Amino acid sequence: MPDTVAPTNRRTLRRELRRRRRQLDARQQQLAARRLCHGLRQLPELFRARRVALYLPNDGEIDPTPLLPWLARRGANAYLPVLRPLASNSLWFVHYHADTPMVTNRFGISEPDRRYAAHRAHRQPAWTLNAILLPLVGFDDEGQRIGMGGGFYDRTLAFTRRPGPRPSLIGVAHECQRVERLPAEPWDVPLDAIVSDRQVLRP
Ligand SMILES: Nc1nc2c(c(=O)[nH]1)N(C=O)[C@@H](CNc1ccc(C(=O)N[C@@H](CCC(=O)O)C(=O)O)cc1)CN2
Ligand SMILES: Nc1ncnc2c1ncn2[C@@H]1O[C@H](COP(=O)(O)OP(=O)(O)OP(=O)(O)O)[C@@H](O)[C@H]1O
Repeated sequence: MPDTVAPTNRRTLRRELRRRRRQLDARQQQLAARRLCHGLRQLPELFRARRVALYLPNDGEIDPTPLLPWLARRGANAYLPVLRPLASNSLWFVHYHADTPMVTNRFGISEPDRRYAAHRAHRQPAWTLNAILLPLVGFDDEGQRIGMGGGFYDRTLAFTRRPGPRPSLIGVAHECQRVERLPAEPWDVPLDAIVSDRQVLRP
């Protein structure tokens, strides 16, 4: 059973959940990453996907990158989130391959270089992606989620509420980030699945 989190504000909850995942040691992280990727490979959404966005782990996040060789074998392209310039607090998804020039962003996360990302040919509009793996700070059994608090993914993916083509949204996290119940916010974008090192959850 997950620890019960007393009713508290989102900031306190975030701090606690981020602390939990940072406490995992290298061996636990590696095992969790392997289990996560095993779960992800079973998802029909990913099996079919040609264009998949993932992320490079930071702050104890579960590592989705063991999926990269699997995607490459299937001829699928990988994309990474890049902070959009001009403080729009939203994301671009930029092609990630062996030669993508990388820099460290203002949060200390490695991401494709701005100049590379500035070329439209190197980006993929979110609606044309088949699947996006979202890093979660917390989740519950109902499929509610909480992220880093920037609203980057919520803003970027707000269009998925309207009819039209859209990527499958797959939240990923360590099982230790599961809590009893999370408050839903009106802007929270619904996820199609949440995958941890222990389970595949379909809200
Ligand atoms: N690996 C990874 N990449 C990602 C995200 C993510 O959650 N994980 N993002 C998902 O949105 C975007 C970056 N969003 C972030 C939002 C807040 C903080 C953060 O650490 N905030 C600090 C304080 C802010 C500051 O330093 O100015 C903190 O809360 O301690 C980091 C990333 C894009 N790339
Ligand atoms: N579609 C949107 N348009 C405008 N503001 C938004 C939108 N979505 C979220 N926000 C704002 O972003 C802020 C952060 O939202 P929230 O605390 O839900 O972040 P989060 O879900 O943890 O982050 P993320 O989406 O990056 O994982 C909130 O103040 C919210 O008002």
